[in-house]
Formats: sequence, structure tokens, C-alpha cells
Amino acid sequence: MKLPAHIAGLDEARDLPARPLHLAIGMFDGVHLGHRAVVEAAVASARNTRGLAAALTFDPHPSRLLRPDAPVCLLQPAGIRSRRLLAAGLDVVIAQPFTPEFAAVSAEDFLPNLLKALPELRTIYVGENWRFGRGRVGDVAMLNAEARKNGLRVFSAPRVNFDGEPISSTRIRVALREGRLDTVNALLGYTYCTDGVVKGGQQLGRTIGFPTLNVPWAPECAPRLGVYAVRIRRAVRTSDDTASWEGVANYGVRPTVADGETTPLLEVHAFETPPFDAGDHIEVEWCAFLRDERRFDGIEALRRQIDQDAAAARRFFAEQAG
Ligand SMILES: Cc1cc2nc3c(=O)[nH]c(=O)nc-3n(C[C@H](O)[C@H](O)[C@H](O)COP(=O)(O)O)c2cc1C
Ligand SMILES: Nc1ncnc2c1ncn2[C@@H]1O[C@H](COP(=O)(O)OP(=O)(O)OP(=O)(O)O)[C@@H](O)[C@H]1O
Repeated sequence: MKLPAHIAGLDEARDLPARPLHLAIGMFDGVHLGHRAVVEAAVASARNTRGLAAALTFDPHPSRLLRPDAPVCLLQPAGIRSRRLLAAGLDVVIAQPFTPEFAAVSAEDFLPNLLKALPELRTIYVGENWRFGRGRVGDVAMLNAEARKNGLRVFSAPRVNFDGEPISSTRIRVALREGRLDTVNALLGYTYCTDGVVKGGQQLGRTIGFPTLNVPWAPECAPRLGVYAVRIRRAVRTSDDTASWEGVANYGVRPTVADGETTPLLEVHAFETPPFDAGDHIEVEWCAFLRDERRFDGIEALRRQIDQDAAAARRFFAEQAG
């Protein structure tokens, strides 16, 4: 039987094959370096024991239910999170609906309930700061005690730090909003990446010498408005398709040409013309923040600035390559 890579909750987990299960638990928004320490421990043990490595994540983020007036804005949609978790070596991602019933399970009942749904469960992998159960009263000490009662093992990863501070999705969200892309990318351990389907624009860019691909995109956690050095590629590609194009992008409301616009648009100008057109699904890697978006006195001033932006982005890529 082919292994399902994605399971829509613990109720569906009966489809899993009967192999020893190594389960990493958490939200994993961003799949940052701290998350990967947890996930990779599960993957390594599963490989050594011919077991199965899985993650249990939640959908939506618990805050949507528990704090609906101020929910957490996610760095990436659930589908991308799943893909990144699988790319880290996991066999399966279980996306548990975070319902009122699930939220009401007490810390004491959490493991017995999990075992009912996942009878092959052997080891749980979490970070040392992980909390669980109603009111988040369960901590790793309690998890260890409960695991012993239920014949399970626990691996709790020490906190992964960067610049002396723990890495967390929250820290990455703040850096992204502030345009600190170097921090975002360092904490993620890969380049922040989004995707979208190219849409036709007003073609004004072409007339000023900077044709752009417009990539409509409505993130929960939006980056700072401004100009970025980016790399684009086809979103759905075969493993031997390594083609990518460097360029410069504006993520903003274009005050110079679109007075009163409030919905930000992502526009990418690639240095070499890429083979993409309206309707193509592309991926955008956000490599560096260059400057804030501004209103210019006319198209010519904007054109001169974009010329400088493109030069700055080229310098960035040249330095990176060298
Ligand atoms: C690198 C780059 C930087 C940009 N910076 C600004 C800016 O600071 N202010 C602004 O109003 N528009 C800015 N724009 C957006 C342009 O106004 C927009 O690309 C142009 O109007 C063409 O849009 P269209 O091809 O969709 O018609 C920038 C675009 C690019 C590609
Ligand atoms: N820096 C880290 N080092 C090791 N483990 C981590 C780290 N950050 C999170 N984890 C663990 O990874 C799993 C998923 O983490 P989760 O997404 O819940 O936390 P987070 O990244 O701190 O997010 P947030 O900032 O939104 O609370 C949990 O088991 C958590 O304990």
C-alpha cells in the first residue's frame, strides 16, 4: 500500500501502516531551524528502526479558536508547511483540526488519546519549551511522566538559539514585518519563499524599461512594504529543473502610480526575461531588503530609482556568489 504523505487529522490515522511511529509535535509554522532539530531527531530514529517519521501539526493555529480577536498570523499556508516538513525527511504529516473538542482535552488525557489514534506510537519529539493540553498546563516534565505510564519515550530537543536568543516563529514574524530579511533567512535556515500565479498588469513597467511579473498574494503575515532582491523559479517543477532568475521586486501599494491603493502587490522585475506569463505558478525567494517603498514626483524619478534598485540587487547577488 502506498503511504499517504498527508493525513487530515488523527481520526484518519488508521490508514497508517503498522510500523513503529516516531512523532514530532508542534505547529511548525515556518519550519525553522529549531523545528528542524525536533523533526530531524524523529527522522533519524525512524530510519534506524525501520519505523515511520511523522509530524502532528494543527489547522488552524490554536489562537484562531482561543484568541479569535487577535489570532497569530502565519508565516506560510498549511500546504507549504507540509511540503517543507516532508522535505525535511518526514514520511507523513498529520494535520489535526484544532476544534473546540480537541482544545478541551486535558493534559492528563492527551497521551492516552494520542495512543488510541496512533497505536504504533513509540517516541514523541518536541522542543523543551513545548506545552500541551487544555490551558497549556502540560510541560515536558509532565510529558515524560505520562509517557512512562503509557510505555512511550520522549525526546525533547534543547532550544536552538541564534545570536543568543531562542529561535521561534514569533521572532521570525516580527523580523519579517520589520524588513529584517537577513534575520528572517538566518532563523529559517533557508530563504523566505512565497508563491503565486502571475497576473497581467497595466504594462506601464514595460514602457519605463522595467517589465514586471505581477504576483497577487495575500499573506497572513505580510513582509515590510518595500523593494527586495529576489530569485524566481517555476513553483511546480521536476527535480532536474533547477532554472532560476534573479531580479528586483517591489512589494507595495505603488503610491506614485496608484493613488489610494491599499492592497499591496508583489511585482518582480527579472534581470533576464523569464519564460513566465499570466497564469504561470511561480515561486519567489526573498533574498534581501533594499529600501522602503516611496512616492516619487513622476515616473522619471521612479524609473531612475528602480535603475539604482536593480544595480543594488545585482551587487547583492554578486557579493553572495563571490
Ligand atoms: C524594483 C521596483 C521598485 C519600485 N518602487 C516603487 C516605489 O518606491 N514607489 C512606487 O510608487 N512604486 C514603485 N514601484 C512600482 C511601480 O510603480 C510599478 O512597477 C510600475 O508602475 C509598473 O506597474 P505595471 O507594470 O503593473 O503597470 C516599483 C517597482 C519595481 C519593479
Ligand atoms: N528554537 C527551538 N529549538 C528547539 N525546538 C523548538 C524551537 N522552537 C520550537 N521548537 C519546538 O518545535 C515544535 C513546534 O514549535 P512551535 O511551532 O509550537 O513553536 P515556535 O516556533 O516557538 O512558535 P511560536 O513562536 O508561534 O510559539 C515544538 O515541539 C517546539 O517545542
